[in-house]
Amino acid sequence: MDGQTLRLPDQPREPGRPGIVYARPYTRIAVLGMGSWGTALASVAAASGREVRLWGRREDLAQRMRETGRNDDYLPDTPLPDGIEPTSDLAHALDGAEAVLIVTPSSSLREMCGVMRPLLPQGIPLALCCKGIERRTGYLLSHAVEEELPGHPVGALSGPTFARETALGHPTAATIAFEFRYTDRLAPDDSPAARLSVSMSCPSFRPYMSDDLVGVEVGGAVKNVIAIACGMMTGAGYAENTRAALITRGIDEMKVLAEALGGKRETVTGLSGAGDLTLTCSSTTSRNMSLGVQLGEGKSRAECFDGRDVVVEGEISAASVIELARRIGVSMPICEAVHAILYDGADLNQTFTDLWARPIESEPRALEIELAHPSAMTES
Ligand SMILES: NC(=O)C1=CN([C@@H]2O[C@H](COP(=O)(O)OP(=O)(O)OC[C@H]3O[C@@H](n4cnc5c(N)ncnc54)[C@H](OP(=O)(O)O)[C@@H]3O)[C@@H](O)[C@H]2O)C=CC1
Ligand SMILES: O=C(CO)COP(=O)(O)O
Repeated sequence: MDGQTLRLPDQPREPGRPGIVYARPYTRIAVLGMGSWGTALASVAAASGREVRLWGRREDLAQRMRETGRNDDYLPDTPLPDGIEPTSDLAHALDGAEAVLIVTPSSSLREMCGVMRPLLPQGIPLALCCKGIERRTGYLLSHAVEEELPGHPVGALSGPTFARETALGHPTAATIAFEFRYTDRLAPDDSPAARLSVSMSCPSFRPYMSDDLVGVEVGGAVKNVIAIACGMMTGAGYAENTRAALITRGIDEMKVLAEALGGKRETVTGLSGAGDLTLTCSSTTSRNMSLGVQLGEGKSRAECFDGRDVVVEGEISAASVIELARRIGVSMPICEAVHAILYDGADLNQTFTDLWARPIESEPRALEIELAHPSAMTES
């Protein structure tokens, strides 16, 4: 058992006290995506004792990684631990894998599913490590994968986890979520959430289990949009009060969307929601925050990141979240503001002025009344 233990609530040793049961770690894990987060997660899995095959689409990078023991393109200052085999051969990466981490950008998810389909061993769990909501359908990413790859338990690994810090071994925690339907016919210690949690558990990486996949996915998608908002306001010269307000009201937007989709409000207060939001909205290490800062400073999208094509999931999520929220009748004013600036060419300062001048609401959103903002009264 590798001495790894899990506390699971449904095997009480004494009333009110959770029992400790053992979960079997997976022997071999495939990590798909040789970018910064895929490489960091492969390092965690290897440090946790797994045999890891790390797949990327470029053989030249895979070969350099095998030769140098580093991913020079994405994480040049973090040596790979033993136990990782970089490969560009997807069939080889998936051969013998007991679990798969999908760490390519959300926009390429269906394409990835298509190439994986003929190669996947039956029924093995798939954990999504990308963050977003699908643009065309408004689906949670797990729903898109379930549609493409039926018969596989689909979950997510998400939390406040900058790739470089994780790979450098800074203490990091994340949530691993699979829906209860994947666990209710199994002994608790055989559930994918339990097995993946022990499989990814090492001194610097601490997973927490969840059965609220919806709540976890909503948190991961929405936090990137709120981070763009925080960046925009920071870049435009607003101060810390404003950022704290956006973070807190951003949590509220996550809560209502999660609940409307069948998730739990309390999940949003956890690592994958408030935790990731706090991290992403606090530092320009975040690409989403950084994009917002640059736009707030007046740069065009093309000038941001010096014209490099950088993965900024919140840019797509700003559209997909708002399309979904409008369709199901959920109000998400901060996400609406980001959407208006990114997609409708709205003026940034005016949009944020308008955000602050909306009718006055209650906190939390329990009361069904709004007060007209004084600025609206003087206008009329
Ligand atoms: N970086 C981080 O700190 C964290 C990132 N994430 C999430 O992880 C996901 C991946 O981001 P991240 O690793 O940071 O991004 P990176 O830009 O670091 O890497 C992206 C990787 O995806 C590959 N890729 C891009 N398009 C395709 C495609 N169509 N088919 C196959 N592979 C493709 C790239 O390959 P190539 O090099 O050949 O272009 C590259 O290996 C995102 O959803 C992000 O939100 C989550 C938590 C932390
Ligand atoms: O999701 C992340 C940290 O948890 C990474 O954030 P960015 O994609 O904004 O860099």
